[in-house]
Amino acid sequence: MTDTQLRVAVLGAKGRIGSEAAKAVEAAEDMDLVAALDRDDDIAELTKAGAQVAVDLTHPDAVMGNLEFCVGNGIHAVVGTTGWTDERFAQLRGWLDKSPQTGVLVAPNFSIGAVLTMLWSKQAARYFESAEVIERHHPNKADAPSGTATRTAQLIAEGRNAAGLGAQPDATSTALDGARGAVVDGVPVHAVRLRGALAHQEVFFGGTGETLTIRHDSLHHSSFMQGILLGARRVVSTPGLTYGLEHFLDLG
Ligand SMILES: NC(=O)C1=CN([C@@H]2O[C@H](COP(=O)(O)OP(=O)(O)OC[C@H]3O[C@@H](n4cnc5c(N)ncnc54)[C@H](O)[C@@H]3O)[C@@H](O)[C@H]2O)C=CC1
Ligand SMILES: O=C(O)C1=N[C@H](C(=O)O)C[C@H](O)C1
Repeated sequence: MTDTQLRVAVLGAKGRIGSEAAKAVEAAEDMDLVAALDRDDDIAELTKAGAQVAVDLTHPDAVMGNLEFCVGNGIHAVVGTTGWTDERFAQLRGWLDKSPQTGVLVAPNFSIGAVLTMLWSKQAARYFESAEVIERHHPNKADAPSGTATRTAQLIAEGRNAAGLGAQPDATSTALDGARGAVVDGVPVHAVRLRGALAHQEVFFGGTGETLTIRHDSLHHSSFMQGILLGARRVVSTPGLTYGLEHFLDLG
């Protein structure tokens, strides 16, 4: 251990992703895992341990309380936990305004393939009349649709709006509740929960005489680890809110 080591804590350290993240931080040569906390632990341990960065991989019900503590104590945060709304972002920005040196990265997905899927979906969206998202996850997931699918749909809507596209063609006049999915900014999003699945997404585009499918599969939790470590390294020198790992990637 040297003075230059980044002092990182993991919240949700007994969870599916948090437990892997704690191991990845421990294994990183430039980091020390100074706290690994879960539901029943006292978050004040973060300050006692001198954490510079907290990685939050907990639950939508827990993340805001954790962030209020972190930002209030000048601890940078890397957030993978889902459940983000405009109201939550406004609350977080308010806390950051009072602690302007603190950085928070909120990343809907830490895997490079998912980040590219989101960016390419925004690009493709402007050229196709129709766009729908289908995500597939393990059945223990708390939220639906996934944070990644929600963000993908928002980015598709941004692409469509920039291109002046209107509502999507859809003559459905009779449907069972839910048959056309949840609608996020005008984009239908369908969530499948399946034993054996991990984290998967397909984005379908349709235009005259052609379709385009962008598909991403996370086959193992390791797909998220490089992004989490990169986020921790970069967030300490990036004050304020960063939304999306793409801002920390050199994507040319
Ligand atoms: N952005 C990304 O790339 C990824 C995000 N996620 C998200 O991370 C979150 C966690 O996912 P999983 O690990 O699958 O869930 P999980 O249920 O396996 O783990 C969550 C852990 O957080 C703990 N926890 C709950 N409240 C807490 C609190 N107040 N303080 C500390 N720990 C607390 C739970 O006891 C549990 O051990 C979900 O929102 C999921 O969508 C998961 C994978 C990748
Ligand atoms: O809960 C998960 O597993 C995942 N959650 C994130 C999401 O909701 O998008 C990221 C990834 O899909 C895995």
